[in-house]
Parts: sequence; C-alpha cells; structure tokens
Amino acid sequence: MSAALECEGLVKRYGSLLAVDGLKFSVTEGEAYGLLGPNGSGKSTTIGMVVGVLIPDSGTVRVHGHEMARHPLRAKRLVGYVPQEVALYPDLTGRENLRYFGRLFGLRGQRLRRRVAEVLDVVGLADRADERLGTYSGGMQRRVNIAAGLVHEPKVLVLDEPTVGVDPQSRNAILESVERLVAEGTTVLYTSHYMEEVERVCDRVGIIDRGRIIAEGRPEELMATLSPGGRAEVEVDGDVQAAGVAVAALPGVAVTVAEHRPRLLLVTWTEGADRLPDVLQALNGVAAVVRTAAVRPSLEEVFLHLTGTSLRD
Ligand SMILES: Nc1ncnc2c1ncn2[C@@H]1O[C@H](COP(=O)(O)OP(=O)(O)OP(=O)(O)O)[C@@H](O)[C@H]1O
Repeated sequence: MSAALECEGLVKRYGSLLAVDGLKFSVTEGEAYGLLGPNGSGKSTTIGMVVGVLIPDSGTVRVHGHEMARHPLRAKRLVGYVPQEVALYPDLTGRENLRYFGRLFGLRGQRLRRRVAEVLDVVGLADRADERLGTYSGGMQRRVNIAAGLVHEPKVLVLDEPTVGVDPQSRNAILESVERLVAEGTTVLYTSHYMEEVERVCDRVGIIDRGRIIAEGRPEELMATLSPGGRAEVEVDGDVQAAGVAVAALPGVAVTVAEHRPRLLLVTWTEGADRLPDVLQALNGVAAVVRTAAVRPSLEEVFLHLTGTSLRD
C-alpha cells in the first residue's frame, strides 16, 4: 500500500514559540491515523500545514505524492478538511450548505445532487436536510461540517477534534460516520485528546507532545510496550479476605478489594503476559470464582507514563 499522506521534518514557529518541532509521520492509503495529544501540543498547527492553510517554516507535506508547497491545487483537491469551528451558513438548509461547498469544488448538476445526497446519508442527516441549519443542534451542525469536507470525494479526510463540545448522542453519530468512511476505504487523519475515540476509530496512533511525536503504533501495541504486566478483575463467592491473602501470596502479584464491590478482587502483576491462570489456581479450594475479566490499560495511562502529564491538562 502506498502512502496517502507523508509529513517530514515539519516545523512551525509562532514568534519565539516552537509549536511544531520536526514532526514526521505517514499514513497509508485506507488507514485511519490518530494524532493524540493534550491542548496546545501542536495538533491544530500540524493539521493546518497538512491541509495547506498554514505554511510550514520547514519540512514537507505530500498527499498521494503531490507536494503541498509545489502543487497546492493538486494536493488540496485530494484532501477534505473538517475544521474545529463550524463554518456554515445558518440561514441556508443543510442541503443548500452542502450544495454551496460542492459548487466551490466545481461540482454541478446531476453529480452535485447525487454527491450531496450521498454525504447526507454518510452523516445520517438525510431526513433533516431541508431544514434551516440554524435550527440544528450543535452536534448536527458538526455532522454537516463533516459532510462539507466530504462532498468533493477527497481521498484523505482530515478531522480536527470533531467531537469537542457535542452531546454524547451526536458524538456517537460522528464516530459511527467516521468508522463507516474508514470501512469504505477513506484515508483518515483524526486528532483528538480523547483516548476512547482514537482507540475506537484509528488503526494507528501518534502521541504528540510539544510539537513532536513521542510514541507511535497500533493502540494495543502502544499499551503492551508501555505497560508490561497486566490487570484483571476476579469476582469471587465465599471468603473474600482469604481469597485476597491467597492471591497476594503469589510472587509479583498485588491484589486489592474493589471499593463498593466487596466480592471483586482487583489483581495486578508487573511481569509476564498473563498471570490469571496462577491466580485461579491459588483460589482453588479457597473461594469460588464467579467471573474474571482482563483489564486493558488505557491510552490515558500510556500518555501519563510517557509524559508525566494527563491528557486533559
Ligand atoms: N496563531 C497563533 N499565534 C500564536 N501562537 C499560536 C497560534 N496558534 C497556536 N499557537 C500556540 O501554538 C501551540 C500549539 O497550538 P495548537 O493549536 O496547534 O495545539 P493543539 O494541540 O491543537 O491544541 P488545542 O487542542 O487546544 O487546539 C500552543 O502553545 C498555542 O498556544
């Protein structure tokens, strides 16, 4: 698979502030890549350079081989940009807004009509398309914003924190739309400071901090390399204290009883892929095991481990 998007040595300064500091990443065709980082880490600045609205101080952006600085029209034609701010006309209907954006990209007549109907379907707004945009909820307006980024059939869709400030229902609708696009083969660059979103939507994640990518990989790879060991919940029936003592006697295993859930043991180990079989053996004859569940470390913990700061700083 060839690279849909390649960024190399990207640098952007605002006065004396180094907002993006030699950033490098590439996204394969059909892949969903997440840029995950706290506020101010340089995500929007990076996105601005990727879509060609900000000029890098140095470095290159290539979209399907077209260099943004040398062939901006060719490169931009391939990119759909969904900015954080809703950039639509409140007095026009959803459909009229999308027709307007389609015309800006040169679509006309039958093709424009078909394409507008398609993108309304993608974001699940076909039934509200002929109402004024000003009457839509914030989340629905965000969905029209996404549709506007899609109307010219870009090969690469770039979304800058598309769910910030929307209600949970709209958030889910947005994530579902993105998941559907990815499943249909659209290449996606997605920024967020929400762990669960990039875990859900992205094939690969770059963790960005102070304008640099400090770790990169599939979400599960990142978690495995950065937090050796594991955790599990074990629900028991019987003498919980005795069960806790039996598990705690295992070398390299720690155990606590969950707050407000007196039958639930929270078991942690620092080495080895899976110590759950040892735990179950230790409980044999001590207490009946009702349920076990492996607990995956979150990307939030990974970020904390890497940078010492929480994602929502
Ligand atoms: N136009 C600008 N002029 C001066 N400084 C800026 C400008 N835009 C961004 N910055 C600064 O550059 C740094 C990176 O900002 P950027 O918006 O790229 O980060 P971000 O990760 O997208 O954060 P957020 O989630 O808050 O948008 C921040 O310190 C920010 O204050």
